Amino acid sequence: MSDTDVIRTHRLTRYFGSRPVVHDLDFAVPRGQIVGLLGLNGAGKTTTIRMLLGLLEPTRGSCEVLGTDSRELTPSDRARIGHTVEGHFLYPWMRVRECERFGRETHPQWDGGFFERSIRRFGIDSDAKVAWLSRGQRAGVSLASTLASNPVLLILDDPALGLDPVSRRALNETILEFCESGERSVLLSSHLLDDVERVADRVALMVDGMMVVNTTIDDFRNRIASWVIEAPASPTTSEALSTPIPIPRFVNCRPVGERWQLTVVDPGDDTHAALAAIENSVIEPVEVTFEDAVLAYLSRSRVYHSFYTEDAS
Ligand SMILES: Nc1ncnc2c1ncn2[C@@H]1O[C@H](COP(=O)(O)OP(=O)(O)OP(=O)(O)O)[C@@H](O)[C@H]1O
Repeated sequence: MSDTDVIRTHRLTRYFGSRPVVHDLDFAVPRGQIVGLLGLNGAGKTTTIRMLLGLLEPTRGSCEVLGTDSRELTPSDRARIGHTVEGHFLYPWMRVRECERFGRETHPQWDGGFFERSIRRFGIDSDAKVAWLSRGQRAGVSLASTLASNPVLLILDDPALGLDPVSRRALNETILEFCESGERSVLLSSHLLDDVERVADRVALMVDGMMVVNTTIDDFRNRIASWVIEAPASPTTSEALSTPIPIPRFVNCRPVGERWQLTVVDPGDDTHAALAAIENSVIEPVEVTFEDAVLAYLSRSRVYHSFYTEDAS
């Protein structure tokens, strides 16, 4: 990890009762980067974000945001962090343009142009009253207000929830414009793999409270490989392929119709030797998309191989 990280966690752990919901998390968000935080429902993303924002105490370990321990963030630190965890409060009786004026009067670094452009992308009429807006439109005004206050770090927890496809595109474009200068950073928790692939530089993937992938999107895509294996159907074949098989850096093997799709990280000579040892089978490499790579990790309850880049672990 480097001095330019805007978020750093050190063995961050949180229990609820006797259950570890976030477990020994070590990860970082480098300055100027957009990091997509992925994981199934209940993986621990919101709990992690709440600890980062100082809204929840870690049971063990620690986290720093903008160089300060999250438990000690001052109001001026908080003014530099935009987040949607508790939503940007909007007065229902205000018109959208009054929200803009209110933001300008209450935030010294307010960027009115950014607010206007974001609202336009979401197709929101600035004469409309907040109370008249749909849930998705309110989310658009809330996001525009959070970003126009000019934070250096943005933490978004599932911001696309309930947005239609046009608003989702507006959200992505707004995030990308926000990061255009290369100085601002975003931690974006999401279930939308396409959107994360489109906007993020890095992917951080949580399974059962643990970080199992933490690298750049390109590195992740390039280092995962898959093969389709056609083997005679028999109880022993399915048992052999569906339980951890002795293939180095094995991630997952799942049935696809009558065949099996096997996924590994960093294939090498040892992988090919292990594949060749599967008897009576036809084995073909298949192209792996970002979505395939993520699903290979998410579709197993147990993770056999964690994936970190050296600098981020
Ligand atoms: N206050 C709490 N008390 C007890 N358990 C909790 C509490 N908050 C969260 N949990 C549990 O911790 C686990 C992780 O929850 P969390 O909200 O962090 O998951 P998530 O990855 O954000 O999920 P989602 O994608 O559904 O938003 C869940 O099993 C949840 O039920």
